[in-house]
Amino acid sequence: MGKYGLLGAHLEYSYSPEIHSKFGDYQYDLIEIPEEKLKEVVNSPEYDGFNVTIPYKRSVITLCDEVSSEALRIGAVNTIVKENGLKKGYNTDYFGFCYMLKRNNIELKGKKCMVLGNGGASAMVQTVMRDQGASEIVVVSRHGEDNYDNLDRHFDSEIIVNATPVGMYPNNGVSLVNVDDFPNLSGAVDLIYNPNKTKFILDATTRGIPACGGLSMLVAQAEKSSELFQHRVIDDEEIDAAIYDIRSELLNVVLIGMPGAGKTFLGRRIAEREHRKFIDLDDLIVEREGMSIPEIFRTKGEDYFRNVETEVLRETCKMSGVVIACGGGIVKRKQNYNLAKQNSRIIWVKRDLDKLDTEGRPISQTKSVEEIYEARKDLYEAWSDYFIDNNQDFN
Ligand SMILES: Nc1ncnc2c1ncn2[C@@H]1O[C@H](COP(=O)(O)OP(=O)(O)OP(=O)(O)O)[C@@H](O)[C@H]1O
Ligand SMILES: O=C(O)C1=C[C@@H](O)[C@@H](O)[C@H](O)C1
Ligand SMILES: [Mg+2]
Repeated sequence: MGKYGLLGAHLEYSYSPEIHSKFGDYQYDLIEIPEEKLKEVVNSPEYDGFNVTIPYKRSVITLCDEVSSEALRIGAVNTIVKENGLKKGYNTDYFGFCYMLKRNNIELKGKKCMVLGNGGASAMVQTVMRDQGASEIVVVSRHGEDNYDNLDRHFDSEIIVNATPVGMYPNNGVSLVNVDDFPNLSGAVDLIYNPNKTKFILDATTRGIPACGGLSMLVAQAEKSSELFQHRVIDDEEIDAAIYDIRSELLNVVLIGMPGAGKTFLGRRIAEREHRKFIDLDDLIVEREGMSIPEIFRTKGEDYFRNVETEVLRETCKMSGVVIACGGGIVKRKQNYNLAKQNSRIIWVKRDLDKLDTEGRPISQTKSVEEIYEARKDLYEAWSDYFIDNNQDFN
């Protein structure tokens, strides 16, 4: 069994206990401690090993009896295993990053690679870039020789890795680079896993460039640590299953579809069944504006309503693991797509047009449901990852 834990200064947002529970039946604690306590805890016989995170990855090196070659080259340890009285240090972020590249078919060999940021995560990324034979490595940082004011010197970069927190929750929706400036870009990688897709990753995806966010790296580094803890080999299928499970737990479920199709109705049921929080965008709008939806349409017009809807969507979709029922017209604004997509699986609720409830729905009062459906069906199709047939009547 064994007893393990994560050492760090602020751990309230760590997913590590949950991820490790997928790989083995051992205790995994969050050990939030100040620097002065580090040595005492690392040496305590209570624990058989650790993960280490910010800000201790560098300082624990001196507490290890042996340090692996990748951890030495990076200058950081994120895993410690106690064996025969010796503390052995490794850097499994290195393996997690390699796994993420492989899983997304992103090759660095012979490529001009750019890494954004020059902190600890950047050091790991640079080591992998060197080891995998990048032809050139450019490190961009705010105060470095290569910085955000002279990015044009490297518009020929083929791979970009974001190793900064820019774009991370709660500051979603910003990116340090404009992917359109990089005509040779063949891979975009973000170490950020919340949101699941940062603006950088969404922009690259829109351009058809292979792109991936950091969740697979987070899970794969945990898997490699778990192998070291348990002395067992975990195969790729098990890692992929864990990535899928963790992603499913973290992603929101966003319901779209025709007015009156049952988004609110089904959303509540899904949330109840999966023990998730349920949020109805229309309810939030009513609360924010202090009047009903038909009243907003009547007194302020549709444009005003759509602006409020986009703002409410922007805030709501930053959340993780919740069920969100949208209004039927959410697909009318193109910009809403990336807001919804950054952290969600989008589900189209389908119900036969003759069964749709039109009461209290301003758009359905002015146009026939057939007309509305014709105008929107391609959008519902394009936005959604899945659909649910909601033609079975529940009481
Ligand atoms: N499968 C179902 N069985 C029985 N009643 C249903 C079913 N689906 C929806 N309804 C009923 O149809 C009505 C419309 O559903 P709901 O309010 O969930 O639609 P909506 O998609 O959220 O609409 P809007 O776009 O206006 O937000 C509600 O009265 C709901 O109870
Ligand atoms: O936030 C977390 O739980 C972690 C983040 C990374 O530093 C990892 O290296 C560490 O193992 C766990
Ligand atoms: Mg609704």
